[in-house]
Amino acid sequence: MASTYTPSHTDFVVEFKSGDFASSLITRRDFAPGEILAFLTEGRRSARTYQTDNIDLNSDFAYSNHSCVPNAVFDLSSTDPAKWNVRALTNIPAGTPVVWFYPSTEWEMIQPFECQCGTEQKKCVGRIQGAKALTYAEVAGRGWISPWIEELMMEREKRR
Ligand SMILES: C[S@@+](CC[C@H](N)C(=O)[O-])C[C@H]1O[C@@H](n2cnc3c(N)ncnc32)[C@H](O)[C@@H]1O
Repeated sequence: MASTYTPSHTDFVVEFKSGDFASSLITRRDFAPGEILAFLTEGRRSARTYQTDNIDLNSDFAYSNHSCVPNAVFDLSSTDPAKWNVRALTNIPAGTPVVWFYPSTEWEMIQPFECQCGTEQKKCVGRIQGAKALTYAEVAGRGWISPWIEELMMEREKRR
């Protein structure tokens, strides 16, 4: 696959690794906090349900991994899909994997996994299965929460 690979975005390259889901998306230049990495022109929200709203991507951004200490956010909050973007949350030096906190957009994930983000145990939430399995603080404390996730969390708080 890698031999015929052409990056979808000039500022990023996929680092292909053998093994299931072991690849990652790497920056080719520095990004400052708040800077737009890319607009998600190839992205769309899944038509499944509001609660299991997943992002489907048809670009190298599909290779961006989850981290419990993210350096980017996936912002699909606008009612105008043309404004959906990936933004830097922190400084992201060239040569760094783009990582974001999956539960910030995902309520209940179809394919949960054990997190290997490598951050200290207190910061890593362990099993990544969506915001439904986490507290509000565990999600909001990562620097970005999608409005529909915030709404679902508030509804859950009211029911308690
Ligand atoms: C959208 S893909 C990301 C790209 C993926 N690494 C690949 O090689 O295709 C999401 C999948 O990557 C893996 N993944 C992403 N972040 C991870 C993490 N922090 N720890 C373990 N696996 C992760 C999981 O298997 C997850 O279902």
